[in-house]
Amino acid sequence: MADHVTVIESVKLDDANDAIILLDQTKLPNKKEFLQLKTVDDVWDAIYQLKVRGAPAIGIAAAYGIYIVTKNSTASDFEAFYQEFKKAKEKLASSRPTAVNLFWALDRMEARLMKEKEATISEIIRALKNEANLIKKEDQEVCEAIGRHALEVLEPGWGILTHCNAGTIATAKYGTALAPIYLGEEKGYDFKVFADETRPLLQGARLTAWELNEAGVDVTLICDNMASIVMSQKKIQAVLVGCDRVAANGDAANKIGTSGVAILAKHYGIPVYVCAPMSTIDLNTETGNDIEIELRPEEEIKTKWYSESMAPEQVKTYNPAFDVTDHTLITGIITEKGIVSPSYKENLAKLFD
Ligand SMILES: CSC[C@H]1O[C@H](OP(=O)(O)O)[C@H](O)[C@@H]1O
Repeated sequence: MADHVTVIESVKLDDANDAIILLDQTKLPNKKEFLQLKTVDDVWDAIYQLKVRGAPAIGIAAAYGIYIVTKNSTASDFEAFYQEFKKAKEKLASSRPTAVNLFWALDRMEARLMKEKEATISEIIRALKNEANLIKKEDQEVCEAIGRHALEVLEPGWGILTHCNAGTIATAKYGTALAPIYLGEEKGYDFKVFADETRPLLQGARLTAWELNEAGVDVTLICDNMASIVMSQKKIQAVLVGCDRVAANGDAANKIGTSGVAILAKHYGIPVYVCAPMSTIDLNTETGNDIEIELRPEEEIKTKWYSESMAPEQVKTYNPAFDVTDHTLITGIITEKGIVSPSYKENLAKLFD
């Protein structure tokens, strides 16, 4: 697949040093800095501060995190090891509430642990490492599959609007919403991508515009309030976004502002595709109303990303990190198993048959 993209591994295991090596996404696009994380607090902080971000990348970081913090356990029996494991899992699970991949990956690690209940502690630790590596490897394959399926509904030369960053560094490989862009590059689709800057943390400006530009993709950075005009001027033929949690009825939680983009797209008759790994579909959450929306610190709105304050210190702010796009606004949910219409709730459940 896409040889046009330099895939930077945003999360990798440094087993020899009992550490995770993490691309610090808060430093992009100006600096490509890597962090070495060794403790559960280090990993928690990296997830909370969005040094690692993007649902799949968060899950991979949590999986490796729980491995590195338990690999040197001196527990003499399973129960003692399990207590250490559970403590680390609870800590990591408290970092961010919306992206289901965090909990999905941690639950997968626990399921593997329980499968190895009768093994020796060293065998259990080896199994946890293998499970974390498998989670990462599977996500690489998922990105490629989503890219292929997405191209089934996109035409060469189309204008594609995307919001936030669902690219290489948010996943283990090509991204989700950006996977078809990279695959399309390789196949000469010549997409024209319009990237919303995505306030307040500017993942679109700092990350999407950066990675697509690096890959030689035709990308135009726009302010969030310009989505309507580019749609009205017929520059956009499809909207492609990632997601952090898709409820059983197809409602999708994604970066704040996505639902507004979907409402605009509906007005202009433009299809909206949510690119969703199966690991981001949560059948245990009935509807979007049941998805916990993370509220983040006010300084992210006022000052965090600017050298000067962007608003009077005393002004109140409200900083929900995500919003929910109603399934009625979504044309299709593109998964590694194919594209489903969210109009029938059973469609998503059938993917898991
Ligand atoms: C491939 S998942 C990308 C998804 O995650 C982002 O949220 P955050 O930057 O807060 O981790 C955003 O919602 C993206 O669509």
